[in-house]
Amino acid sequence: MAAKHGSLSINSDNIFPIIKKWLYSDHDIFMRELISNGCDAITKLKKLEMMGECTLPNDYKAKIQVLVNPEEKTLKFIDNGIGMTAEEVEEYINQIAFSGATDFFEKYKDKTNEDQIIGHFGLGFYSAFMVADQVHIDTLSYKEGAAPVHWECDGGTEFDMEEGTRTEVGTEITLFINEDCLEFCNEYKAREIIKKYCAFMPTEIYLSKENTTETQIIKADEKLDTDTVLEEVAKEKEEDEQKLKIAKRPELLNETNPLWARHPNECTKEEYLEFYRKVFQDYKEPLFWIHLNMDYPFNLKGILYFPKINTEYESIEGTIKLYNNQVFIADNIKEVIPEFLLLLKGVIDSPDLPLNVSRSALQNDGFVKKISDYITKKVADKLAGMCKTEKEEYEKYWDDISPFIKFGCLKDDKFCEKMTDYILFKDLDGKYLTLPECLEVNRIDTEDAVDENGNKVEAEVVDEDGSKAKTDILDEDGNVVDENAGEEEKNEKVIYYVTDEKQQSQYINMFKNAKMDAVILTHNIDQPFISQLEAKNEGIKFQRIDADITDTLRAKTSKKAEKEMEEQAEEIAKIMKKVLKKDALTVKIEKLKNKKISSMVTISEESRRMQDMMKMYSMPGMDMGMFGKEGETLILNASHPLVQYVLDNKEDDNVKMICEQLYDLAMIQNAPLEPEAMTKFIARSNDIMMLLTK
Ligand SMILES: Nc1ncnc2c1ncn2[C@@H]1O[C@H](COP(=O)(O)OP(=O)(O)OP(=O)(O)O)[C@@H](O)[C@H]1O
Repeated sequence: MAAKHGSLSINSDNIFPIIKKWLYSDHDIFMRELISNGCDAITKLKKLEMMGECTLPNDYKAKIQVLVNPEEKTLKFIDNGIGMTAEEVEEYINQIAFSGATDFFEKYKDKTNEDQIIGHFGLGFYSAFMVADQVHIDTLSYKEGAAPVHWECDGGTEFDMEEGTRTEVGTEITLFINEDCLEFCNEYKAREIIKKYCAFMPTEIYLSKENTTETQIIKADEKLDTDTVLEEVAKEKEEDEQKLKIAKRPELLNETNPLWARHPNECTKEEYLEFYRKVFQDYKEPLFWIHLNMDYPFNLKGILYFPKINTEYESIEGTIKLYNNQVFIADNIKEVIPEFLLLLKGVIDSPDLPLNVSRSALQNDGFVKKISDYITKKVADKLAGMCKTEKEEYEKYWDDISPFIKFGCLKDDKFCEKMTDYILFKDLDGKYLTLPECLEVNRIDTEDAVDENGNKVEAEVVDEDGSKAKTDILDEDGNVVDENAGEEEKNEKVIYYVTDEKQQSQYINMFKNAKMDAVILTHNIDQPFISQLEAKNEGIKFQRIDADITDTLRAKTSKKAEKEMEEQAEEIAKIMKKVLKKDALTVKIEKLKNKKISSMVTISEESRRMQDMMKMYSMPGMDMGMFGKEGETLILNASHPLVQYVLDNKEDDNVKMICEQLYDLAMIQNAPLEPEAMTKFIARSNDIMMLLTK
């Protein structure tokens, strides 16, 4: 076969149904397309005037009118833009996928740029056929001597064109709505769609019902030139204001200069709040907002609001509306808005977005990722800036914004890196600390420790014979080994935390008495968040306040006493296991500074986290008992007389009761008792009180 070069041809009979049926996902998009065509036509006319290519009448007021006519089943879109000559209709309308925008820029490329023009694919007009059986165009070009054009097409691939009757420069598109889509002729439906897509388009859009007899009453001095006065309203009293009955005014549906398009310095707090209420229908005030405004390396403007989240359980799904040249594209487009920012509410407008032809989705390319990274960076910068310069405000918002920030840190490494120093932790006194401050906080001087009565605790360590305890140990070469050195180093990096202030109050009291601090982490997101912090910051460890007995809570003992305690622990463990019938129970004896505590439990951090995780992923109906209570240790306070009593009177009749009560008391400080245990505990407590009466 001979080599051949040629151009592909498209059969319009086949391609047209594709455009009508499948190009646009939602039928209502035709309104956006036709209104944005009108908008473009007006923008072009204004640009031409600025270039001195045409003059507009002094009273020229750009507008797009949408007229619904349910009786005649029509919908009209009228603009006073650039209009089209017969040649232009031939070129841009009769040829599918030919956009006038490209030609316009080609022609005036030295004098103007592409900004503000919405269309560029040359397909939007045909979306009208998704809802209309027939479409008419009546247009008159701004060009001197241009003749009006009438064009019509019934949705097939043939059209008719002839000289029209339009006398004003601009274009009128009439849609004869098909029987399945009559809802679009309804005024309310039309309003809803226009408000959805066109609420911020740069040209005024008016909606009215064609041939309506509806009227409205206005004050005489509020009459506009465009009003049609039907009659003067008769006054009831001489002093009454003069009023007029006029034909119902078309309703302005959009805001042409949205807040995000203005410079942040020009916007007031009230305007930001008003905008938020209007756009998101949320009457709870947002906490604060970020106004994004950038021209380079891409054009992007927007406002992101941090909503107030009332409860942990409230859905905190936000809405970020994406616009392209003030034309609504879609909500929450994941490619542009980082997932964690979808908790916010806001608007983003970027004329540089790489839209697909239906203008309802994005072409996913590297550029989109850059936009997304930029937004993340701006949010982190704003938060860091607030933390540095408006710390008080930042602290005030912290509880509300912290789940969002922590979620962001979990989802986005760069955000996490930028935010790590600006994460706050609330301590036991309600003070907010940064991570480095938390790490500092527990390096306390034990001299300052107090006992449960607030008295300073003895720093001098004596053994039970009253002699000063010798705590030095020697290594094999006879040198004194500082046995706490390694541990102190480790302790410096432990951050203690509380997950339930009420339930863990006993431990909190012990901490407070020992002048130790802990941070409060009650949100669900805190567990994964601290695990991530630990993974990213080697040497930092988070430990729940009930996970272990720290050295600071222990009274100092001599080596000899320690040895003795070990023996006692063995003994008492035997008694406890027997009485409680719990063979696997781990029992420890500790000499606690707080002499009023007889018993308590600790649950090792690792085991607890593991159990929490298993619970989280457990299937409904799964028996959690199978995970057991691993990591749980019963701590008995050697300084408490009850513990001593058990040791000294193993055979006593009351020992069983004391042991059971000690165990329950320990458990109850950590978590609510199981129903059966609770019943026994109450009965036993009553029995114990009865003993007092004897
Ligand atoms: N109301 C109008 N006034 C003047 N010219 C118009 C009007 N509507 C359409 N046109 C011309 O017809 C061309 C094709 O319109 P169409 O809506 O199909 O595509 P587009 O707006 O260029 O691109 P897109 O598919 O991205 O919307 C436009 O570029 C414009 O030149």
